[in-house]
Formats: sequence, structure tokens, C-alpha cells
Amino acid sequence: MSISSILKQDALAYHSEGKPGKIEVKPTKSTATQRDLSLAYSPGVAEPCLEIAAFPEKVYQYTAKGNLVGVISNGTAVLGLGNIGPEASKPVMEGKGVLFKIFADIDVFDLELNCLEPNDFVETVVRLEPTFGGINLEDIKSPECFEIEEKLKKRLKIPIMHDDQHGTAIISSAALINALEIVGKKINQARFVVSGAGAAAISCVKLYLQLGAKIENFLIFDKDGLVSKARTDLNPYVSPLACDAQEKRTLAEAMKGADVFLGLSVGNIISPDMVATMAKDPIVFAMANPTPEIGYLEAKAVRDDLIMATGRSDYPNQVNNVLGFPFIFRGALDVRASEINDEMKLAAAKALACLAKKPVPDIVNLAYNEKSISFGPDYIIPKPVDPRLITTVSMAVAKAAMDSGVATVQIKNWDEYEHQLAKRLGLDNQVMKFILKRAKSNPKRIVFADAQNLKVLKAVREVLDEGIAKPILLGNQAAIQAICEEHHIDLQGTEILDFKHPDSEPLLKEFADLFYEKRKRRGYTRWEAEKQVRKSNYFAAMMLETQRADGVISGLTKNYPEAIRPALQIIGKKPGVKKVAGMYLLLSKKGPLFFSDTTINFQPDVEDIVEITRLTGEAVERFNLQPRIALLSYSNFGSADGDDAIKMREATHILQKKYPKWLIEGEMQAHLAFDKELRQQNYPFATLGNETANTLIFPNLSAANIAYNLLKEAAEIEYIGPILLGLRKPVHVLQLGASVREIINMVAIAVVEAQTTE
Ligand SMILES: NC(=O)C1=CN([C@@H]2O[C@H](COP(=O)(O)OP(=O)(O)OC[C@H]3O[C@@H](n4cnc5c(N)ncnc54)[C@H](OP(=O)(O)O)[C@@H]3O)[C@@H](O)[C@H]2O)C=CC1
Ligand SMILES: CC(=O)C(=O)O
Ligand SMILES: [Mg+2]
Repeated sequence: MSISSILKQDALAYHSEGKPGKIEVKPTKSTATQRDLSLAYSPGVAEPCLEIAAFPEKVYQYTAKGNLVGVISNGTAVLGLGNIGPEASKPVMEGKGVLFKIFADIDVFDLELNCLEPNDFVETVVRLEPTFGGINLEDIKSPECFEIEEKLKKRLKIPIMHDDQHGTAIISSAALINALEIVGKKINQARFVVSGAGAAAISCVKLYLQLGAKIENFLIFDKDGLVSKARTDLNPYVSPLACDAQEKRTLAEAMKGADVFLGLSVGNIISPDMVATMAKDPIVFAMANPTPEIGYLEAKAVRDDLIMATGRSDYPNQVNNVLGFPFIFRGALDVRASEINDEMKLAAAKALACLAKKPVPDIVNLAYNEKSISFGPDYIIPKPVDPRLITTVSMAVAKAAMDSGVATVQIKNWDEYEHQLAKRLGLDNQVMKFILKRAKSNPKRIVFADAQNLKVLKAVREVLDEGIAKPILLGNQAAIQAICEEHHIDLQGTEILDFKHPDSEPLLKEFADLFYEKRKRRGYTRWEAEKQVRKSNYFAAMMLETQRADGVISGLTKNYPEAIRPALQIIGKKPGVKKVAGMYLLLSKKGPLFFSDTTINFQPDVEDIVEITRLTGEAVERFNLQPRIALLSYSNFGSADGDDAIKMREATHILQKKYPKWLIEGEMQAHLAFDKELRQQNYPFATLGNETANTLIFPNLSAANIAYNLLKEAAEIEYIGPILLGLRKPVHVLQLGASVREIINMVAIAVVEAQTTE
């Protein structure tokens, strides 16, 4: 089966499974009681109707209008697929709706109009104005798209943008600014070749001209060849950009010596030979979707000095309007802008270009499975999953709207606005999203030691649905089935292993022999060994040890030391590990925070702290994050001399020498781990420098345990753990009271660990 046929099947299955399509409408208010329904609909609904009738602006207060964007197309230029019609464009428009929602929390109605005539299109959209807070025109072919947008801009009082024109121009401008900076070329001297003279291409060229590019340095091609003044077939939007050249020049000839190639046409029309003839340090943006004008690998193969971008997510430098439209509309909606003007577009482009030069947050490295993405030829533009996009771009756009006088609502408190924007995305949840994604990429066999439990079974169902792991359930088959029947849980596709059933005797005997071998010089008789492996936690650990499973999730328990004993006795520590430890991952608004040791070592000494820190740092690296470690105490860098302060200070000195690749600092009070300004003012020597810590090491179990429990209860921070560190293979013990979601998260962690310990 070829890769493309697998992708085709996957894509079709993705769209058709469950509810067909990718998006649904959900109520935002309670509808649980009769009273709720009377408020949501008749008679209560009459009150907001009357308020809005009296004061039309109140439509923003009492309805979803202010957060609702219409994504409207007629299907005439759908991606690079051409004029495939309104129905066929619907998957793309639903897709835009999904991106609006996940990246900027904007709700979308996608509307696919059976309408080719520009005036009819305009009249239809004008009539829809009362419904929407903004209009995103999409995949409408040129030149009709220009006329449609121009007319609508004049007629509507809500922000409207043709995404293929302006979204693309904004994103590619940001990428161009940075790419030119990297190769040290000036935009006013750069020679451009453009393939495509449609919506996207024309708008990009116009914005590049505003940025300083010279029209005489452009050679633009459409289906009929070079766009030159000699041609009589050009539409009025293209003809001002036509070049003077009289002779017929081919695309291949034009590419010779060009500094920049911009592709916004169709796939596979540029050959590697053409790229080979470009000037030194060439820039190629092959942005046709889904197939670029030239593939990333083909182009890179012929030039070492090439900066290459495509519209796709599977290679570096994705120059795609997804980086713009969610955040541009977010900013425009939040200040109720009457339009999206040039000032707002330029502000977005500049904000994007600047953002690419800033250190990349952990979460982005994690998403792309990279250690440290940084500004350079392979990273000229932020990644779409960058959580800073919503704050950076939306705030820049909102500010530009206010400064240019098109905002009808003013933002007064920018800190509060920034906080609101971050909250919209629930940024705290992103790390888990990526761990789940990684688990799904290579699901492993996870044995559940205590499967006769409703929460565990519910979690198993979700694990199966999401493809996170291949669960093996230990427990009594009849008892498990009874729970499932009572609660309508379908466990089809799961292996249930009734280890107390007579059929399991041979396995039990094998496990007893192995356990006896491992522990016979630690006081166990053969009889005792057999007794132990008949307990579910021991049996599960034996499955892991004998490669019948890749990870263990032990039962919900309050007796943690007892629950981890089988793991210690059977799996044992990794070579070179002196102590095992427990770590919690807290999904805070500041990003992921790792706390250690929260579960095992009561009163660690200096050596133990060094070992706990090493294990924790290595675990953080397994999440693909760079550990930034703070050793915590009540004292700052020698300001007090109590036992714990001295211990953490000594451990810091040892760790800094032993692990120079990590940022390690201590001893310090917890707030200094985060307040980098205060730290830099008072302790400029501290190795954390301009960074906040993401890994906190506590002086003893009480401190660590109290800290994470306080945060999770008082600050309602979601957490994952305890994650057991130092064992040869993944075994995790669920805390009593763990929710279904927490169980699923632990399963994902175990799967990712199993992937990395293969
Ligand atoms: N990465 C991104 O963010 C974005 C990418 N795009 C991509 O850009 C492309 C164009 O989209 P859009 O501008 O909206 O569509 P349009 O239909 O408005 O424009 C398409 C243009 O491509 C030209 N073209 C078609 N075939 C060729 C060819 N063989 N050689 C040279 N030019 C050709 C057309 O020429 P003619 O005028 O003669 O018909 C037309 O000028 C699509 O592939 C789309 O996916 C678009 C928006 C964003
Ligand atoms: C990305 C996009 O909008 C397009 O390819 O049409
Ligand atoms: Mg498009």
C-alpha cells in the first residue's frame, strides 16, 4: 500500500467516522432544568430580544454574534484544487472553522454558496451581516474575489478579510522579512519570481511592495506565461504589476539569478534544476496546497544555501495563513473593529516576524519532537501551535485597530486582555495534548493491575477510542463484564486476563519460579514467591518483566509504598540508579512544572537530592523539554544556614559541576524560581539567567507533597502523577481518587516512557 493511498484512506476515515464532518454546535448555557429552558427559549428569550430591539448594540451582549465568524466560499479556488464547487469546498471551510476554534476560540458558521456572480455573492453576504461579528472569505477565485471583497468592505460595518489574499500576504511577509535578514539581503534589491497571479499572489506582491520591494524586480507568471505589459488579456488587478519585458521569457529563464521564488499557483511546476540556477542564498516559498510548486526535500537536495518554506505542516517553515486568520480576527473582534485595515495587517506581519526571533517555549519543542528550535534557516516563522501567537498577534492587531481609529471598543487594561487571551486556549492543557499525540503515534501494551474498577474501565474505553495504548485488563472476567454492562461500557478489542482462573496456572507457576529466582536470597521461599505472584500488582509486574506488556498501571491505592514494592522487587532500578523517586507534572498557566520528590524519599540527604535531581532532569528531557532546575529552600544563595538550606546549597554545587548542560540553580525560595527580574536584580550571577524554572526540587517529602497538593487544590491546577522515576521499565501507581482523565494521562505517560525505553 502506497503512502498516498494510506493517507487518502486515513483522511476519508477521519472525516466520515462518528459524526460526519469535523465540527458541531454546542450550547454554552445550562439546559438541565425546565427553568433553564424557559430562560433559553420562550418565554425568557423575549427579554434579550426586546433589549436588542431597543438598543441594537446589545446584540453583542446577549448573543454569540461578537465571537462568531462566517467562513464563506463559493468553492471556485479551493486550495490548489481549483474550481471544485461549493459542496466540495465544505471540508476545507469546516477545517478553517476548526482552526479558528482551537487557535483563537472563535466560533464559525461555514457557508458554502452556490453563487458564481460577484454581485449576487455580495448581496448574499450583506444580508448575513446581522448574524456575524466578522466575515472570512475563503477560496474564491480571482479576479472575482477582488471585486467581492472591495464591495463588501464598503457595505459592511463588521471586519471582513479574504484570507487567501491578506492572510497569505501577512504570513509570507513575516517569513520574507526574516529569511532576507538571515541571508543578509535587502528587500529593495531582491529579485522576485512569482508563480501565480491570483488572489494570494497579487496580494502578497502588493504587501511586499509596501515593505520596500521594487516592482521592477518582479517577474510574475500565470497559466499563460509571463505577466508583461505586452499582454492584452490581463485583468485590472494584475495589469499594474505587469513587467516591461517585451521578449517571451519562460519560468525557467526567469529563475536564473532570482533571489526569491514565491509559488501561489499549482503543485510541481518548479524543477530542482530551476532552483539550482537561482542566486546565492536563494529563498523559495512554494506555497500551493496541498502539493507545493516543488517538494521540500527535492529543493533542499540541490542547494545547501536554500531557505525553503511550504504551506504544509510536515516540513520546517510552514508558511500558511493559519498563522494569521485566527489571531487577526481575534484581535479585530475583541475591539469590535469596523474593518481589517492595512495598519492591522502590517502589525500582524511584524508581530509574527518578531516572535520567530524569541526563544521558543518548551511546548513547541515538545510538539515537534525537537530539543531546541531557534531562529535560523529552518525556523523563519513561528509554528502554528505556538501558544504565544494568540497573545502576540491578536494584541498587535487590536492595538493597531485602536491606533488607526477603526476600533469601536477600547482595550484599557492590556495585562488583563493578555490574561484573557491565554485563558481562552486553556494553555495549561497543551503539554498533555502533545504527550497524548506522541502516545498515539506508537501505542504500547499497558497492563491494568486493578481492572475491576469503574473509573479504570471508563478510562480504558477512552484509551481504546483514542488509540493511546493496547490495554490488558487483569481481573475477574465476569466481574469486569458486569461493571461494563451496568454502565454501558463496550470493551470490545480489549484483552481481559483472569489471572485467578485455572487456565492461568501455568503462567502463575512460571512467574513464581522467576520471582523465586530473583528473591530467594532476599528471604523468600518458593511457597512465598507463589503466594506473592497471585497478587495482581505482582502479576502485572511479572508480565512487564517477561515482555508480555510494555507498561503497568497499578491499582488506585492510598498505600503507595506497598503498591510500588512489586515494581522494585521485580523490575528493579535502572543500572546506576541509587534511589527511585516520584515526580508530579503540574499543568500550570506558566507552562509545565515538574515537582520532585513528591512520593518516596522522606528526608533525602545531599547525595539523594543529587540523585533525585538527575532522575527528574532526565525525565524532563524525555518529555523533550530542556530542564531548568531550581533547588528550593527557605533561603536564597546562602542567606540562612539551616540544615535544609545547607543541604540544597551543597547539592546545587555538586549538580552544577556534574551536569553542566542543564540550567541548575539554588538554593532559592520558590518565588525566585519564577521571578526572573527580581532574581537578576539581586542575584545576577544565578545560572537560570533570563529563564524561569520548570523543574522544582524540594528539600524533603513534606515540602514537595504539601506544595503540589496546595497548588492542585487551591489554584485548581491540573496535575499528572506520581510519575515513578528510576525504574527499568514504566510502572505507575494511581493515587486513590484519581479521575478518569488522570488515569488516561498516566497511561499516555507510561506509553511514551515505553517508547523511549525500547
Ligand atoms: N500557503 C498558504 O497559506 C496559501 C496557499 N494558497 C495556495 O495558492 C494557490 C493559489 O490560490 P489562490 O490565489 O487563492 O487561487 P486563484 O485561483 O485566485 O489563483 C491561482 C493562480 O494560479 C495560476 N496558475 C494556475 N496554474 C498555473 C500554472 N501551471 N502556472 C502558473 N500559474 C498557474 C492561475 O493562473 P491564471 O490567472 O492564468 O488562471 C492563477 O493566477 C493554491 O494552491 C492555494 O492552495 C493560497 C492561499 C494561502
Ligand atoms: C491555506 C489556504 O487558505 C489555501 O491553500 O487556500
Ligand atoms: Mg484558502
